[in-house]
Amino acid sequence: MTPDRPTATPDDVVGALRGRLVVSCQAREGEPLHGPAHMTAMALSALDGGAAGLRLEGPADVAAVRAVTGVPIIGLWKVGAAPVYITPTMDAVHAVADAGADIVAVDGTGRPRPDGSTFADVVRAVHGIPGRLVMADVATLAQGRAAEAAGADLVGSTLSGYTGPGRPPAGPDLTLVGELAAALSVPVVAEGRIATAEQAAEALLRGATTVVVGGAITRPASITARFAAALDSARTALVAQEGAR
Ligand SMILES: CC(=O)N[C@H](C=O)[C@@H](O)[C@H](O)[C@H](O)COP(=O)(O)O
Repeated sequence: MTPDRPTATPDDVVGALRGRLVVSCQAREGEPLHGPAHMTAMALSALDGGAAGLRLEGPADVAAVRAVTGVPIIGLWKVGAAPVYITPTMDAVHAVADAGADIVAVDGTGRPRPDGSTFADVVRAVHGIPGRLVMADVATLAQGRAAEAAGADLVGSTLSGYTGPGRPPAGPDLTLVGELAAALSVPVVAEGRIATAEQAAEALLRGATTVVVGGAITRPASITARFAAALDSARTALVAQEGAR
């Protein structure tokens, strides 16, 4: 915990995020921006732009950013190659909490966790630390209901499109966001493939308590790729026009 925010309660944390933007700053190993120094710079840039909270991956990044800001942090740790990879073990849960995350995000799909722990075990452990909350990353409405019943403090649409065969669809699942918001009592987090400011605003209008945007803000390589692909298409169109003359 940073000294400037020693008494943040769960209500403070959710209150600070209500109606506001959370920016997810994540870079995988091997990417140029991987590592706590780059992710801290990215997080501070997001805060300069008006983000109210941050979503960070790995205890090292959580601890580095915790040291420089008191805003709410959603922490997770992607570990292993099993289907459940978002904070998949109790060790990972404790590491993320110990690093200073206010909200520990974990897979909330109900699929088997690699260490045999249950979602209820996670809730018990996190609630044992004063002021800490659990966010369930789910893919469906049924999973959201089950996570709430098992004690999740927040439920996010994070994993929609990522648990079945094939590639995820292009856009965000705002239908699921609306369904979760209508059915659950706990705050709903809209997350996953939100690519425009308009989609972020729409998520709020559909009942999300807060909106997490990642790659559209913090992944320069994929942002660049979209522009480069658009120019590739334009070049192809120009060549076709010239060929038709
Ligand atoms: C599915 C999964 O593992 N999602 C991860 C969860 O932390 C991150 O890779 C995403 O970047 C994050 O959810 C934000 O989403 P987007 O980058 O689409 O705005």
